[in-house]
Amino acid sequence: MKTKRFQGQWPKIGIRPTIDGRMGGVRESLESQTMGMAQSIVDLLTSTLKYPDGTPVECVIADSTIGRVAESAACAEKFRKEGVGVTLTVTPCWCYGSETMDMEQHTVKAVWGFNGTERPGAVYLAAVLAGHAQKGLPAFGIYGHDVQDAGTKEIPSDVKDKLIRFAKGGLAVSIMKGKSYLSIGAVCMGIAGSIVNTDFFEDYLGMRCEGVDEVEIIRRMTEGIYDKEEFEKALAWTKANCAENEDICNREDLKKDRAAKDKDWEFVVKMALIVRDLMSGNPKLKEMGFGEEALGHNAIAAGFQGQRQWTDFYPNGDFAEAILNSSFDWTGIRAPYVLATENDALNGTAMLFGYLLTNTAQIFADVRTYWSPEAVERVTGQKLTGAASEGIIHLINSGAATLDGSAQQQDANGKPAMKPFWNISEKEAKACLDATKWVPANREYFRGGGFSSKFLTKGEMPCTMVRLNLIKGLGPVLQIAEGWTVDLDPKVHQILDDRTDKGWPTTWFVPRLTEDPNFKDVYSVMNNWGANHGSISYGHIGADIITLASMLRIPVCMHNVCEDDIYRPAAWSAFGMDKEGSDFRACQAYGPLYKK
Ligand SMILES: C[C@H](O)[C@@H](O)[C@@H](O)C(=O)CO
Ligand SMILES: [Mn+2]
Repeated sequence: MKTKRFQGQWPKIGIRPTIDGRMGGVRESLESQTMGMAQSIVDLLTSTLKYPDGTPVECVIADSTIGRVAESAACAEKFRKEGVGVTLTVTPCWCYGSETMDMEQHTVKAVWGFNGTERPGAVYLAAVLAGHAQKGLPAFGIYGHDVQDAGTKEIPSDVKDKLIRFAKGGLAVSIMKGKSYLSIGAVCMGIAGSIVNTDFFEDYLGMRCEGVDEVEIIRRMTEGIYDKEEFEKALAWTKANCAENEDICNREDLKKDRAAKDKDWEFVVKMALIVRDLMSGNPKLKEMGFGEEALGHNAIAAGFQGQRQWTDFYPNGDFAEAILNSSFDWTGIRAPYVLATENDALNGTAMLFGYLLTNTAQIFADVRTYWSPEAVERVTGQKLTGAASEGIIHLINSGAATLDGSAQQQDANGKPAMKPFWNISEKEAKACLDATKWVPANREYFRGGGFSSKFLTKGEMPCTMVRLNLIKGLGPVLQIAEGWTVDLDPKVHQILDDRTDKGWPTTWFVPRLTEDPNFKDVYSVMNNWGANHGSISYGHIGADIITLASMLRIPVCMHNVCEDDIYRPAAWSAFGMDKEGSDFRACQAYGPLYKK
């Protein structure tokens, strides 16, 4: 089903070419260089960045250069009409700070002051950033390292990096704004992350929280409120592509027979359709006479409670969660959905951040076990080697993780990867499905049955584990651990995997260690993780997450990103000399982006 998932258009990036307002020589001499810089930014961003549906990002340039306040106002008007969420002010010269700056409260802002010496673009940059700081409208500064010649069209690589990092974060902020987090069910087994905090979503993310009782799924099944033709297609596809594993978890008396398992398959496939329709709506339902259900909840992320009431009685949500979180299903290769297990909305938020920054599927996992080298040797008789030699973290949850997490896709060098859907080949999607087996659920946990996905993530895949926590008296904080998946000796893997929930997908993770006490060893990362879950994104995206967090005024309490890559609004440096302390102080001073 290739239907539009959200209301409205994608937010655009607005380019504001500012200029020295003195007509009669100065302004005229700068017009074409200034507009040229604006155009070069458009060329860079539209050729580099894509929206979640794979279309190139759209930029709009102000109708004229902006020299005086009337032109600022005209630009603001145009941007409002065009749906601009992110603004980039650009200039090679001196301009009048408070007259030309972007004064909209909720746009995400940056200023690139050209590093040339013929005209003082950098002086304007400093002046206008001072204005932004003084007025409480934080802006990112971009000042290239090396002096360029006036008239050059080229954007130096350090400036490119900042433009792209800024634009990615700004687009993520703008895309989530106005969308919903949908809870299907409520609090799961007392997990704090599933006590959904509407103030957080509204004030920090500009999102709204929707909730439906899980019984809505049963109503839609019972009353036939799903696309029957699609269901038949989905079931046939599932039978052909999702191989069932023998029942390895259940005692004899709990094993379901063939007929019961077949019924479970029908049930879980139907669930997947209905959960998706709840999130995004489905025009087919309108044709069937179900106008209300056809609308969906405009949900850019959702969570399914599952345990316990649902799973004690019905087949579990693992299939629906795993398949929706993946980049492919019976409709073909398509954008993944963001669906948190156990309705852990805070992990769902971390998934949403990772997804919007990368357009790739996110692994949802319990941060389950730290295995020290000593403990591994004790239970397996073997030493951990290579990248795993200093210990490993076992990431595993009931089989709800994206199947992309099997790491069967490849980057340009043939290394394991998870990619945006438009770069995934049929062969790669099939390889992910083939690497996954569906194990009849452990009925001591899931009395109602169902199927859990089981795969082993390939090693040597760079990834970033992220978690959002809410701290009373402080607010939201983020944790970020960049690292890699690792391969273990198959015998060692088998012994460790068999000791735990062997019917679930396993990712062996090793963080990059640093001087920081949180990252001095693998144990410390596990020991300092703030909750039971983490969201794992492909690639080393910690710096992008840090930039996004600063835009949302969410401080980062733990990360292993190199200091040179940290990019936050210019005013952050006014809050002290240590980057992490000043992040807390700045976020505190500005408060949430959408505070009421
Ligand atoms: C089946 C169990 O209840 C698991 O789902 C549980 O350990 C968790 O995943 C907790 O986050
Ligand atoms: Mn869990």
